[in-house]
Amino acid sequence: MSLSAFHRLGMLVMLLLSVGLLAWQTWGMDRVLYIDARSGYPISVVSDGDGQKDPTGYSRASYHPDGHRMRMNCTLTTRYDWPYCELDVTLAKAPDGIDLADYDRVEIKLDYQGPGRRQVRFVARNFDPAYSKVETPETWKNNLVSFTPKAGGEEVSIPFDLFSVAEWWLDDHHIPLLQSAVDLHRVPMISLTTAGFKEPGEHQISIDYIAFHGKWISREKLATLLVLCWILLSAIALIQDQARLNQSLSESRQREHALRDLADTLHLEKIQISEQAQRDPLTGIRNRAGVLEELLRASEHARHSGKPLAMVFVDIDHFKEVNDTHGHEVGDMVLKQFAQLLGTQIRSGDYLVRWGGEELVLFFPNAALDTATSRAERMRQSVTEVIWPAGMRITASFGVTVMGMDEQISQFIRRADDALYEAKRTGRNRVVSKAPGDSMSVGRTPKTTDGEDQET
Ligand SMILES: Nc1nc2c(ncn2[C@@H]2O[C@H](COP(=O)(O)OP(=O)(O)OP(=O)(O)O)[C@@H](O)[C@H]2O)c(=O)[nH]1
Repeated sequence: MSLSAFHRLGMLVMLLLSVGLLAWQTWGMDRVLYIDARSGYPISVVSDGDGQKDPTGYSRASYHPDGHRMRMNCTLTTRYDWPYCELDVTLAKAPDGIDLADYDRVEIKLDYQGPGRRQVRFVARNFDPAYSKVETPETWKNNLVSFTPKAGGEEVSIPFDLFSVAEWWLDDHHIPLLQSAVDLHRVPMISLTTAGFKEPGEHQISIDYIAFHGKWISREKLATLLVLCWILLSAIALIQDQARLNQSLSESRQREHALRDLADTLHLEKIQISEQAQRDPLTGIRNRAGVLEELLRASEHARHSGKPLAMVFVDIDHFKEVNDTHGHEVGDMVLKQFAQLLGTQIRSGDYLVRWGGEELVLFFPNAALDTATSRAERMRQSVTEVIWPAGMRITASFGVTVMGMDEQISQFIRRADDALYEAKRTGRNRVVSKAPGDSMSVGRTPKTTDGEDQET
């Protein structure tokens, strides 16, 4: 399953879960704490006469369970300033109590028989270690609500919002303002009391049940939980998206690297191929194609600057004999060594080119005819001084010229070639130079088959 499909499924599940939980919270999820005489909670009664040294004349309360009913009989007198009878239900031992804050209302079904207004007060006593003592229930906060039960014992539903804390209790116990709010988190005991009016006589309160109603999860908690889940889901989706983005970024970077590498390699190969195309594989010096552009540039420069450009045609004498006598391989070695020898004698800016066969050409930019001639002469001399492969002695002929003003490059080349031809014709192993305007030879004289020179 792809990641985005996984996200979509997660979102869908979360959406259904959110709607379902909200609907369930609204119409269900009910939680009830039901209390009656059979619930097993300890029940007791107390009145203003309890604790008096002589209870004569004070109010008296007695408890009479009747099936599931909790019945309190109360003889109320006016001896005590605030006469009361009270029925207490112990929910849990202090200091723990039970948490009623998760409920939102209390439902009480009771029947009140007696004189006067028959008002009752429901009290939820909350333990707070800040000001409560375990053994003194009076120090437990009096969260209370007073109401007049409906005639005929109908149930009364009281939202917790209507609860308040008795002013007299806050005063008596010096509770600071910040701790004075209703608090139902730890309730060890709830009470129903006749307090609040002073109608003497026989009173009877029969309680069918006291039921706390709430939701297993409050709307606020559920909303917070759902928001957190959505945040978590979104964060996971974002993180996974980012990871996927990073991965595709690094993949495209790798691809880009690979392509760049390939492009570099191809570029290198292109350079090598074009280099190879411009170089003579045997001697390693440039071939005609490799020097053409530079030669055109050099001739243009010479034409515009008026500086000389010299050319020297060089040809090994009787090279055919070398091949014939010592073999083609030795001939190759001689050619190679010959190119190296001339190469050591050129300067930067000069060109040495294998023009074809055993014929080499030199270009000397900025060299006048006499300079080029004397350099050619030194080269010719050096050829004769070297011991060549197989202990041979060889010579070479040189034809030198310079480019004339407004001269075609082809004329220039032809004159150098002509000078070489003349060097061959006039005995070989020599340098012949021709200035622009010198007469040209009629043509190359064919060699004799035995390689003898022919003078014309
Ligand atoms: N070994 C070898 N021989 C080559 C190469 N290129 C040309 N040659 C040989 O060079 C020889 C040139 O001979 P020719 O043009 O008759 O001239 P030559 O024998 O040098 O005599 P001259 O130039 O008249 O002094 C031929 O035998 C070609 O085969 C090469 O790359 N290697």
